[in-house]
Amino acid sequence: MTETKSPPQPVDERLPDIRATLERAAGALVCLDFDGTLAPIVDNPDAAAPLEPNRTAVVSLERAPGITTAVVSGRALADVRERVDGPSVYAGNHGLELARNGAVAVHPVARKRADRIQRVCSVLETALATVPNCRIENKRLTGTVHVRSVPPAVEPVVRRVTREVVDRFGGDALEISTGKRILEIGPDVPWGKGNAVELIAADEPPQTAVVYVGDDVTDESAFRAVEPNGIGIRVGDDEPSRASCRVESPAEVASVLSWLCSTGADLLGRSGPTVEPAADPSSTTRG
Ligand SMILES: O=P(O)(O)OC[C@H]1O[C@H](O[C@H]2O[C@H](CO)[C@@H](O)[C@H](O)[C@H]2O)[C@H](O)[C@@H](O)[C@@H]1O
Repeated sequence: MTETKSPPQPVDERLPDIRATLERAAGALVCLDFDGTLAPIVDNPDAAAPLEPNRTAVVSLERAPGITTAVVSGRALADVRERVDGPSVYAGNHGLELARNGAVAVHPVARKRADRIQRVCSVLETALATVPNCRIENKRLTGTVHVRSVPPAVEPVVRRVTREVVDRFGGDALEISTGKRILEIGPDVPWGKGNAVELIAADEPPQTAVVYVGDDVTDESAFRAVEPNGIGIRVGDDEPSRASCRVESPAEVASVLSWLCSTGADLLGRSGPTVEPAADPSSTTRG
């Protein structure tokens, strides 16, 4: 299927549409990616932390009447839960694990293939041990090879070795995808952040406006899930995206969250529920 993407517009230019969407909505679900969205990108993934204004905005948003918040991350669920407080819903491992309503659901195929991920991560840790600054992040259901700080001359070797190890121990069961200066190793299943966002949204009342904010390739499936009825906001430049809006940086994400918390919350439901006009049985259309 051909992907229809176009350059997202600065969020300020889309404010009239965003206001109209919220006015028509009974409530809002605000889904947030973590790295590159709430937290700036840093060399060491262990050191990533949300900007303070984002940290406080997430807590305030969850408390705002009519608004539910969710964090939808490529990190392991337990990891991202420790890094950001407040939301009532968390998705980890790009949606393969989902914590909501007091329970954690894990994609059944991902659960079955977790042993292979352990094996691949452990073999890669040994095979790439001598590569400076090459980190292997074992996230149980997926694994990440970080090349951000690897010397450029060695990076092709890291990519080749990763491919060979995944082919050998993963076969057709695992696949490699990309992200920001990472190789993501996961189960070869048609499941992503967009599927998780659809599940989370299904728990919300009808006519809830869904907002998704993210910065990376795996966020595109979530933008596709929310647009055009909801609001997709890409963090970064104006590279073509499924999101219709964009902000430049995690610092600008804080402004959007704070606007949603105040003005956005006030706008919810202003124009009342949308009712489809009943069909007029006396009218006929001739083609
Ligand atoms: O979906 P996300 O929450 O954005 O997670 C995507 C990946 O984010 C992390 O890696 C990225 O951020 C690191 C820290 O800033 C950076 O060093 C790395 O280059 C980025 O790709 C995380 O470590 C991965 O597990 C996530 O899959």
